[in-house]
Amino acid sequence: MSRELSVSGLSRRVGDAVLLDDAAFTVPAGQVVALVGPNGAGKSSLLRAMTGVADRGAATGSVVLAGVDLLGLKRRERARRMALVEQELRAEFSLTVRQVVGLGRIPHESGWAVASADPGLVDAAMARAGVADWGDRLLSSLSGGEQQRVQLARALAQEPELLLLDEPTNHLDVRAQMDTLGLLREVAATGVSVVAALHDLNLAAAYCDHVVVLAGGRVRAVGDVRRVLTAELVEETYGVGADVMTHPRTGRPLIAFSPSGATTPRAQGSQASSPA
Ligand SMILES: Nc1ncnc2c1ncn2[C@@H]1O[C@H](COP(=O)(O)OP(=O)(O)OP(=O)(O)O)[C@@H](O)[C@H]1O
Repeated sequence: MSRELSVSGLSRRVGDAVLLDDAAFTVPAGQVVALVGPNGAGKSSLLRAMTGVADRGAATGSVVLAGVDLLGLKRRERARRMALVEQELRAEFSLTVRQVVGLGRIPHESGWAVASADPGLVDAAMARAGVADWGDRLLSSLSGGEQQRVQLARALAQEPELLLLDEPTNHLDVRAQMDTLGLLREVAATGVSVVAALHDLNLAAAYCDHVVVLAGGRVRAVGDVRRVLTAELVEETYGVGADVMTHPRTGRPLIAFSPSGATTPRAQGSQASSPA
């Protein structure tokens, strides 16, 4: 069976506006894949379209993971297999952290018996996301970054095969960003496919092996971060100058930004190949 995540034919339109235009890409399954692109590029639209519930109408396109089209499954079965951690925190402020994490078990429980959610799985998810000490606190009493970690714990409790995250690091300090990406790599190492929208290209380069670049609602490049994240791609996609060097310890791309047109001559070891 193919160990790939293959997305095809995903579009999203609102009125005459095309938010996402026939998005398609194939990446290895069981990895952390970075989804990058400027504000308004369509990253959130793509993640929501991948869940199949982005629009009022029926799901279009396909999201094939290890040979199974997840969009072809019944909604409940699909919910068991994929989780989406969105940017906006939901209105669950009156629940405790443990209750919020327990919500991740809903697709696996009969009816809405959240109270019966397997406490072992909930505790394990809380421990992995580093929120175990906050179980009895109200979600509303936590900071934005802390709430983000709770949402990640909830997604882990769901035990998905495909984990989608919309800017999971945007409220986090640098240590917490690294912890989160490190955790996502650990999750992927257990066979889960992870797709995370990220704004920080250096974070993407450091922790992700593959990257999908979106701009103007279209997929512009896909592939290994070492091949795709070039100075030319950064300049074309974001309109800023960039020098892409090789990190001396990791061998991964290391990007230094500069105002457009101010790119210096390529540093030794920089990458100059074109994106796919
Ligand atoms: N309901 C809507 N109606 C019209 N346009 C919309 C709607 N939702 C989103 N858009 C537009 O679609 C485009 C893509 O939005 P989307 O949120 O997917 O981008 P994004 O890449 O996630 O952006 P960001 O990095 O700012 O979060 C944007 O130009 C946005 O203004």
